[in-house]
Amino acid sequence: MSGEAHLPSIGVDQARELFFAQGRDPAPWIAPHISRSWQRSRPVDHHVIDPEPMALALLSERREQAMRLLNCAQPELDGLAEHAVGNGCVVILSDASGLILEEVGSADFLPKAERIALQPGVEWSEHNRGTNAIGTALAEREALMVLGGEHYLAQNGALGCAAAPIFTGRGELAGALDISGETVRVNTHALGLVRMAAQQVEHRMMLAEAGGHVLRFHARPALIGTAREGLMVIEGGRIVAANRVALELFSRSWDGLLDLDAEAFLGANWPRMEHRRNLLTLPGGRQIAMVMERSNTPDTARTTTRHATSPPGMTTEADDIQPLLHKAVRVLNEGVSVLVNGETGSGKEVFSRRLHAASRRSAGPFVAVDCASLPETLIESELFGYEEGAFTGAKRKGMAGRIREAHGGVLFLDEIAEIPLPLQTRLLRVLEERVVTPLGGGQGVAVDFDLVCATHGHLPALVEAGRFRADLMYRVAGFTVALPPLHQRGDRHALISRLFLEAGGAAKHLRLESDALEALAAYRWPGNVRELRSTLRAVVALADAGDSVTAAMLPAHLVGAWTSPPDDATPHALPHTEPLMSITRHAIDEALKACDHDVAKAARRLDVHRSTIYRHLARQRGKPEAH
Ligand SMILES: Nc1ncnc2c1ncn2[C@@H]1O[C@H](COP(=O)(O)OP(=O)(O)OP(=O)(O)O)[C@@H](O)[C@H]1O
Repeated sequence: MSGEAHLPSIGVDQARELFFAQGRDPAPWIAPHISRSWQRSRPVDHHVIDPEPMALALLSERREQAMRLLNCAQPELDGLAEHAVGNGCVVILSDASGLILEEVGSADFLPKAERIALQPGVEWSEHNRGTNAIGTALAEREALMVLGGEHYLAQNGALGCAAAPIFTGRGELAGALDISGETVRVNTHALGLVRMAAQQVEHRMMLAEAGGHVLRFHARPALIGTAREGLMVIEGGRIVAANRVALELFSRSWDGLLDLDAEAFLGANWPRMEHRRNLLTLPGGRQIAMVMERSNTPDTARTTTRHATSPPGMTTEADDIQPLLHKAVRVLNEGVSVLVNGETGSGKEVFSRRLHAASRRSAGPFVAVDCASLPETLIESELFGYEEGAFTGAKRKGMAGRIREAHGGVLFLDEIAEIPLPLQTRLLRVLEERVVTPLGGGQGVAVDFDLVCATHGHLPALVEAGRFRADLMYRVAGFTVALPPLHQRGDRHALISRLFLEAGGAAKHLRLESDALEALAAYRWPGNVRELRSTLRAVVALADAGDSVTAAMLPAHLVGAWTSPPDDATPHALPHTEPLMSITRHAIDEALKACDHDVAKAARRLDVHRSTIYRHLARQRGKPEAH
């Protein structure tokens, strides 16, 4: 009966006595999953004292490794925190080894030693602590409760815990979510909550990692796009991931489904199912609704961007950005459009992705359109789609358009100021009426999405200059988030330290010395986080494994900034700005030449956003730049 409530009774005390004192098999008296776990826990010394959390540096490394899980679980941790606080419980996220990565709520109900044992940095595997909800849920691969005396260690006898394992789309354990409190406070309701939350996290992780095609299906079409839908990912013609709902519907295990040929499984027509509702035939002949989409998660987003969360006492970027994110989620969830404003490279897209992940639309798609990188002539068809044969060069079948792809999710319009005026009128109409009519006529299609836009410019100034419609500005800027430039962020020391580890510092066992950290924190960073990341990558590449990175190992211009008098930011930035501008222009021209004027290639070569190159070209053509 793993996964079921087992009410503690005097039977548990008797079972403990028989098991520990007489070495008897406890199976007749306690739930099967507890009995199995006690047997597995025999090697654990049951007089073990409570452990201290591991060192923060080590914990940070383990959290880096579990970045995707932390990122995808954050909305659930936030949601469950309310339950935890109201019920005197804590909510815990562990990695696949049972190591606590995050704890929210208060463990005041416990004596000090156990309070410490429930903190991030302590491993609750069965191997370490015997039977406990986190370790046992991971070992049994099932959601379950462990109450009071069912815990292997006597000192955990006051605890009630409910935990659910979190799986990747390939059936590997990613971690566990747990609610712990006094035994009387943890019941089947808590078990239901962690089970549902784990399903949400799995769903988000699968979508975040998916490349190729994503198949979404459910017997009730209304549930497609929610965390209860079945998901399958197809890459290179093979099924590479599936969630547990999919396994149940197809009555298959991961082993029986993964790496199967998609054509053999779905029929030869599967590539043509894209963006249409189809019927999927289950084993046994039942047909259910299905939608197939091309994954819109770019490779970079699949490998980077962590939602910052901090071990107790450690400052991270969450301190500066988190409050902005909280506010933005609240307004977006009310259907108000959010405009993210900030200097180039300050993290507007990263912020918008986090906003989507934390919003009511998290189970739906995040569709990003970079208005600066599309030639003007293509923006219209890209956004609104077109009918079959709408114009010369159009794909024969027509295209739904990015706005329709965002149905049920978030549409992210990056560099919104770059949308040409005539299209601004059309976009405004779609935002007002929530109906898209494709180019070339045809039926209007109703769409439902939340809107997030970004710009590095100042929209009111553009409105005044007649380059942006005032009514569209009011529509897209229902709520404006101003992201601070990197040099003004109060949490930049923690951010730099984290990005240093992510840039390969952790893998090469490098240490960032405090003079280097101070120099990096003092620099003006005109290219913000993007520039910081590429600088750190270069610094890490030049260091030997195990090195201590000092200020002397940083590029000279950074150290110059630090040793100059620590005046106000703007004045000391000025000497760098002018020469840097001409160096930048020259570098872009050279990169374009070397890449045969392929903008995407040149952007990759310079590690800048394509919009930087388009802006540079616009400047060369004499087109005024947005400010
Ligand atoms: N919080 C963060 N953690 C890690 N990397 C980040 C963070 N914020 C930004 N970055 C990185 O910095 C770069 C720029 O981020 P992003 O594209 O979100 O900035 P932007 O403001 O949208 O830039 P642009 O104005 O050029 O469109 C990316 O490589 C991104 O991964």
